[in-house]
Parts: sequence; structure tokens; C-alpha cells
Amino acid sequence: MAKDKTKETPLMGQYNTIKAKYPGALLLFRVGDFYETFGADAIKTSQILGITLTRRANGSDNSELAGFPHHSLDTYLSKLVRAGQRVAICDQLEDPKTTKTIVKRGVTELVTPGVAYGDNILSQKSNNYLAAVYFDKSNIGVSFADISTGEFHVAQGNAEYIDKLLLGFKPTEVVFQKSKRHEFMELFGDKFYTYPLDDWAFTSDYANEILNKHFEVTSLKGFGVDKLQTGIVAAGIVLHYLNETEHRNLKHISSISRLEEDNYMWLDRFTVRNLELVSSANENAMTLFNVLDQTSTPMGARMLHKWIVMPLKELKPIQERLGVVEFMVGHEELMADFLLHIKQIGDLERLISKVGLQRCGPRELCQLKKSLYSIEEVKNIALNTNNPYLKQLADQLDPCLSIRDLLERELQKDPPALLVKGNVIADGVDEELDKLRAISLGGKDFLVEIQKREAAKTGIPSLKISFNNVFGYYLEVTHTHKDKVPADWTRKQTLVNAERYITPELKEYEEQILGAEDKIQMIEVRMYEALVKQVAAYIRPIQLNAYLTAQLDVLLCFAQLAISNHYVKPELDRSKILDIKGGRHPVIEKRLATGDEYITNDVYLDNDTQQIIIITGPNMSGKSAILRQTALIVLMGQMGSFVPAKAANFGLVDKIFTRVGASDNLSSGESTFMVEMNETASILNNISDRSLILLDEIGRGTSTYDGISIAWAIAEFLHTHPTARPKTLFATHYHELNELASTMPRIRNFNVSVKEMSNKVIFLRKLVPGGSEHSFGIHVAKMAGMPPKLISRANEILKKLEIDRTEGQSIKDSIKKVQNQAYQLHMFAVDDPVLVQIRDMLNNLDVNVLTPVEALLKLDEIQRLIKQ
Ligand SMILES: Nc1ncnc2c1ncn2[C@@H]1O[C@H](COP(=O)(O)OP(=O)(O)OP(=O)(O)O)[C@@H](O)[C@H]1O
Repeated sequence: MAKDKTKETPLMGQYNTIKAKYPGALLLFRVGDFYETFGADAIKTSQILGITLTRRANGSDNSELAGFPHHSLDTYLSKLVRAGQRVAICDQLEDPKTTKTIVKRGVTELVTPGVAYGDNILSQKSNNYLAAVYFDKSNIGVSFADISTGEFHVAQGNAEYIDKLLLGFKPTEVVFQKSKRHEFMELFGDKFYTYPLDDWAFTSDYANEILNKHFEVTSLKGFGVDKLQTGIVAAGIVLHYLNETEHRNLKHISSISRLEEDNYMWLDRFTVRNLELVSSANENAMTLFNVLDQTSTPMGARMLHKWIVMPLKELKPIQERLGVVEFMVGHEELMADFLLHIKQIGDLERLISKVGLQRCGPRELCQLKKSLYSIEEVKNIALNTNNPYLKQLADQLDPCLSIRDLLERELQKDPPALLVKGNVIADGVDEELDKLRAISLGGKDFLVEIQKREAAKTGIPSLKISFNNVFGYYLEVTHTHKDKVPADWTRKQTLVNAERYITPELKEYEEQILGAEDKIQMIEVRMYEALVKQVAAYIRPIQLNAYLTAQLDVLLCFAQLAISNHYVKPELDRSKILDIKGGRHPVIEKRLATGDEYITNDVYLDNDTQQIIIITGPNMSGKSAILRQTALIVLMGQMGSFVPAKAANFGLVDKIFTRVGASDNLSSGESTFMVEMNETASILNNISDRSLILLDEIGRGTSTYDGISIAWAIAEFLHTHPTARPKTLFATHYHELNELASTMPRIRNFNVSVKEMSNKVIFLRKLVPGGSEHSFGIHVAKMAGMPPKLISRANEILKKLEIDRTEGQSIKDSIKKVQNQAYQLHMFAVDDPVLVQIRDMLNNLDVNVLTPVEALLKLDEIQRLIKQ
């Protein structure tokens, strides 16, 4: 930008001053009808938006320039923000017509990924949370806010809890202290869009001050968060950051709630990920959320998302939810009635937030009014039922009649999306407005009269009256009739085919019409703003309506699922038994090809007789599916949903832990054997009698013996724990672990059955008592289409290894033997380069860490080399 201030134009001077205030942000600078960008911003903008980059002399500088019309702001803004830009929108703060000097400009909003509310930027079905993280000596504080919905939460705890919350809330932006970048990255990695802030704002005094001021209170006691010292600092930072980004109309953030660790079932981060609850490493994979989401409103979908990652663990609220679902299932007509009206409510939560932000357009306000009518319908339906939950809901729903009637009276029936388009305020509300509208309309009629009269008088049948911004209303005459134009008309413009004239009479009417239209616009803006202010006084009751209907929406969704997917009501109690009959995996059963049937399974666990089940079985037989479906059934039940089973009876579960052997999630790039062991240690320190543990091929990231030893030790530990007997499902390839059952009374062996028929394996997918003798990896390799020759060689090697093992030889010696056999076959002529390559490959193999599948792959590689 211009360095020599003396040569700077006043416009660029203004630009540079404003730009300097928003470091790191891309500045959209309003000039007339355009938003312009300059210099490096222009280069970036043109690249992201694919718009033309030009060069223009600005003062002493020959700067790059890229711009777009102001009415395209919404579209372009979303593209810039999605591309990870922070965008400062600089507007003209006064009407250019009213000033002779340079127009006053200022940034009216700084849009960042976590601080956005535009429909184009947000996804309907998910929240858009901004998070702030604060590191104290003893713990970590976190706060989440979504300015598009008005939610504001706070929590504090250890790194694992905060990480779990971050994973569940999936904030689109996280702010933290600049000096703690290292700690942040170490604990939470680089999976978030982050923005470090200066350290000074991270103090308890400042946080309390800013929060008290925002909520107009003297203490945060009323919200029950005053004891969360670290969390409060984070919450203060959220408000601070919203202020910094020029978001000052935050009335809709009307309360702050504490995320109480004790109220929800604990799902460790691996469980959230491994069970693919709301997202999956594979983008196209179906998640539990995808299967369950049959909600009718975006706010219902967002609530479902929260219920999935935060299942309850108190019996009463769970049973209340289940009771409503059961009631709905039994009253399908009523359900249809509710759905009809709930669908009409739309995204009331985001609509009312826009009122708070003072960014609510007339059409949206009209939608809000319609939603209030639907709320009344829902209230009446609920009132007429005999279900206590619904009756209570009916009591709480408030159609806000006075504000609804006001909107009905003062807003046009079908107003435009934008206020500037006019015709927003209804007729009959303001006398002056009505009068001016009559003038404007009458003036237009009169113009038609003039046109008719002049056409007759001059004999120009094609005479036209039109309007443009340069010289207002004019008469247009084609060249054919040029000679007939009276002498007192003033020519203003000559076109290829026609000429344009004005007359004193035309100008007189023009003044009247345009004057009226200007005034109309001013009155409409004033009245509309007043209307929005009045609605803003109802933010709290409307937010409550939104919250209650979102809940009802989710419960209706559960009822629909129960019917369409044949889910049953789980029976929950305070026992320590988990008894699932005919359980199914809700996602896999949806993914099955038509005609295929999901094989159901029973799982029984308790604290006295069958605490740990070791599940062995071939690859691909369905071990993981059984583990996961058990957890999902428990989780769905504690969300208040019916479950995919014939019957499910279980005592409340407080925590679900999952560990998957390293090689299963190697693709995520972070799960090494070390991580696996660290995380397992954290499980072992947090278990209780009510915990459910899923261990899936734990220990397979290391050599066979290490793996077996670790898996063995873990099973033993869980069995002999002095204070807790967590229920555990342990899937493993190591059939050696079946030995455990002989000495530990609460460990039982099961296997997922298969049938071997003429050298083929048929998966029966049934969990049956008893261990299994061997793995079936080679059969899977065969199924996967590996060459028959390779398969038969693999079988040969396997047989040899098995014989040697029963004879007490080590795997290492035995593999050496197999290799030697290969040498003895004189396969390798010394100077053949391919064979030399193969020999080296074999020499470099570390058989200690080689899994059977890896061995097969190596063999396949060798075979291909030979074929070449
Ligand atoms: N009960 C079932 N009914 C129908 N299909 C099933 C069932 N269980 C599993 N499957 C199918 O089999 C596939 C493999 O199941 P799963 O991943 O549970 O096997 P696994 O024994 O854990 O295998 P590996 O040991 O290789 O990890 C699943 O993706 C699913 O398509």
C-alpha cells in the first residue's frame, strides 16, 4: 500500500487506516455499489472467487484491485470464509448524498469461520460453534457459543474431558492464549481452525466484568456457573472475541449453561470416533446421525446431534423421553398431526437469533410470525393429549400472541426478502405512509395519462415514457417520428434508433413521485426497525419455543424410527445387568444390500457371572459389529430412543470406553501402539461397575507375543480390579486368550461362528459360546481374490507353523525353516536381478512383527515379481 502519505488519495488514506486496525483480515471496502479489495487482499480475493484482478493507480501506488457488486456480498462472503479467510466488511456509514467530503466508513462486521450467521455460510443441520480455551495451572476451561442460535456453554476439566467436548461440539474456530500455542497443539492437535489472542484478556476479573455486563447481573450465581473459575475465563473470552469482531447486538445470547460432566454418559474420544456417531474418517460412510436423523426442522437435527454425543445417565429423564416415544408410537395419527405443524415451524432458533443480531429481513420476520401460528397449533394438540410430558410442553409453549398480532397487522402478507425493496409495512398502519403511497401510485397513473395524451397530440403512436437514474422520467421517440416532436420538448439523449426528451410537466410529476418514494423508504425503514425491536423483547419466550419444539421434533423422529426400523423400547433400571436379545447394528443393517438380512445376536453381561466376554472368530466374521452394536444399543437407549433389538434390558451405563487395535485406525495417522497403550491406561484408571468397555483386537500393533501378553494382562486387570467390575467385550485374533477363562470365573469365551464347507468359509455371524481354534485370515485372502497358487502356499506355511508350534518351536525358527525350504528349491539363480530382489526382500523381513495378512501380501508381491 501507499507508503508516501503525502501522495495518498483521501480514499486510500481512509482505507489504509481502517486496514491497519484489522491485521490478518481481508478487508472488503465499500465504494459506491461495490465492495473493493486492494493489494495482497485483491490477489487473494480474485483467486478464491475467480474474479478479475485489475491494476489501478491509487495515489502514489499502482495497486492491485478486485471487487464485486454489493448485492453479491452473501454469496462471495461465504466463499471467502469457507476458504478460511477472516473477512472485515467495511461499509459506508453515511449517505453519500448528504456529505460533500469523503464518506465516513467503518468495519461493521468481522466474519470468521466461528463467528458467522449467514445462511450461505452455515449448514442447516449443524451448529456453528466458536470455542475459547483457557489453560490454568490445575485444569482447562472451555466455552462454546453459536451466535446463529444464541447457545452459550461453559465447562472445565482435564485435558481428556476438554478434548472430548471439542470433539463432540466440533467448533469451527477455537481461540486461545497466544503464549499457550504449544500446549494447545500438544493436547488438541491441529484439527481445528484456531486464532490465538493476546494474553491480557485471559483474566478472571475481566471475564466476570464482561459477562456481568452482558447479562446485566452482578454475579453469575444465577446461571450456576460462578464456581467454574477457569471456564468463566474462557466464556469471557468468547464475549470479548465477539466484541472484537464487531458483534455487539447479542441479546439472543440470553443465558449461559454449564456442561455438567456428571449429567451425561462419558464417551471417550475413541468411542465417539470409533462408533462413527456423528462423523467418520471416511467421508462417504454413513454415521449413526445419518441413520437416526428423520427430524423435521434444522433445530431438531442440531438437537439430535447433541443427544447422540451426550447420552443421559439419570433414569428419570431417560424414561420420560422413552415414555413420549412409546406414546407416539401408539398414536400414529396424533404423530402425523404434530409433524404437519412442526414442519411449518422451520428454523425458529436461527430466526430469533437474527432478530437479536438485528439482521432479520422482512421475509424472515414473516416466517417467524408463521412459526408462532404453528406453535399455537402444536400447543393445542399437546394440550388435548393425556400424556403428562406433552401437557407440560403445552403449558410452556407460548405463541406470543401480542407480538404475532402486531406482525400480522404491521407487516405485509408477503414481504420481500430485503427491506430496501420496499412494500414491507402493511397498508393502514401509518397514515403518512398511506398518503405517500397514494401519491406515488397516482403519479404513476398520471404518467400513463401524459403518455396517452401526448401520443394523440403529436401523432406518435409508439411514444414511450420511461425512467433512468441519470435524468429521471423521459419521453422516447423513434427516429421515424423525429419531425413530429413539439418545439417545447428538451432533447436529453440521442440513441441509435431513438431520441429522449423531457418536458417541464414530466419533471414536476417526477419530483412528486420520487419525493414520495424517498419518504416512503425512510418511513418503512424506521417502522421496520421499530418492529424488529419490539420482537426482540420476546427473544426469551421464542427461544424457549424453539428449544421445546426441537425436543419434540427429536422425540417424534425416534417414534418414526421405532416404527420404520422396528426398534423396541429398552427396559432400563439400576441393575448391573446388560441383556440384549436379537441385537442389530443400526448402521450396518441399513447398509446391507437388498435381500441380505442382518443376523441378530444376543449379548449378556453382568458383574457376577459373565463380566468379560472374549470373542474370537475369523476376520470379517462380525466381531467388531457385535462390539459396536452393543455400545450403540446402550447409547441409543440412554438418549431416549428405542433400539435395534428384539428386547434390551440393562442397568444404566455411566461410561463407554473403546479401544481398537492400532492397525485398524492407522489411516488416521495418529494411532501408534504407544498412543493405544496410553489411552488404554486412561481407561483402566477411570472404570466403574457401570462402565462398558469394548476392546477390539487390542495389542495387535506389536509382535504376536507382546500383543498376547498385553491383551492377557488387560483382561486379567479388568477381571481382578479391586473396586470395579466393568462389563467388557474383548474381540481378538489371539485364540490363546481363551485360556483365561479356565482360571478366571467371570471371563467367558464366545466365538462368531462360521461353517467350513469344501474348503470354503461361510460366515454365520452368530455369537456362540466357546473359543475358536484358529484364525481364518487365509480364507479371507481367498475371498478377496488372491491367486489360488498363493493361497495354497499360504495354507502350506500355516500348517507347518501350526505343527511346529504344537511341537514347541518358536515362530521365528519355524519361519526360517520355511524360508530355507524355499532356498532349497534352487529358485534363485544368483545373477537374476528379480530373484536377487526377492532374496533381499525375504532377508529384510522381520518375522517377529509380521502379521499373517502382511505375510500374505508379501507372498503376493513376490509372486507378481516372478510372473513379470
Ligand atoms: N450380524 C451381521 N449380519 C450381516 N452382516 C454382518 C453382520 N456382522 C457383520 N456383518 C458384515 O461383515 C462385515 C465385517 O464385520 P466386522 O468388521 O464386524 O468383522 P470382524 O470380525 O471384526 O473382522 P476383522 O477381524 O477383520 O476386523 C461388516 O462390515 C458387515 O458388512
